[in-house]
Amino acid sequence: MIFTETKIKGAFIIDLELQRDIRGFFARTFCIQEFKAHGLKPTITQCNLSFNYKKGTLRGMHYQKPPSQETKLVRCIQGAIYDVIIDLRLESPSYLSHIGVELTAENRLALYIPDMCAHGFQTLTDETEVTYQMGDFYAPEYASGYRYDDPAFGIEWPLPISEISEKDRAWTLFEQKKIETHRGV
Ligand SMILES: Cc1cn([C@H]2C[C@H](O)[C@@H](COP(=O)(O)OP(=O)(O)O[C@H]3O[C@@H](C)C(=O)[C@@H](O)[C@H]3O)O2)c(=O)[nH]c1=O
Repeated sequence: MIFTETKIKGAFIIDLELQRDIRGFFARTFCIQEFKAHGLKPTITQCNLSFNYKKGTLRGMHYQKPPSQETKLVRCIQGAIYDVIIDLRLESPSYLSHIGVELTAENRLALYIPDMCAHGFQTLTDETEVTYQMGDFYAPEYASGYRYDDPAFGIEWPLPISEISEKDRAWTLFEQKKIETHRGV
């Protein structure tokens, strides 16, 4: 695997190293040793699959508060997504900045997301399938989120929103949460 750190500290784009032959190719998609060698947490507690009917569907921006340690390794296995993370770690040099990465079935890239980063994606094709490995269990009591269009982050999504859950439309704005919690998370 080829690990490239993004401008969000500790978030990596992971490319495959294809071993090609006449049958096709073989590629490693996860390896505890390689993850550790690059400083990534290798824990996997849960693996999820997300299927989306329509192009333009948006899910996010989600994170789990401590003590949850929810790293994610996201990969699109059918269609294409625009995958976005926001750094919510107060002590991080990239605090409150975000990145967007196109993950497609064709480019086979994965995005490793450190814990305390909000995550979301928009589908760029119909019938998009996304798989992700989680570093901690789903814990609704620690689950939280921000709105995809929160002006505090200014994320530019590639398409108009075609589908979004009621929950994701209704997250509290960052500025409001900051007043309520003194740190915005
Ligand atoms: C995330 C999750 C949801 N659920 C349930 C809750 C609900 O009934 C149903 C759908 O949940 P949601 O609407 O939260 O699903 P969704 O909006 O797809 O949530 C996901 O979004 C992306 C962007 C992420 O980063 C993920 O970590 C996760 O938060 O599945 C679980 O049982 N286990 C899980 O791990």
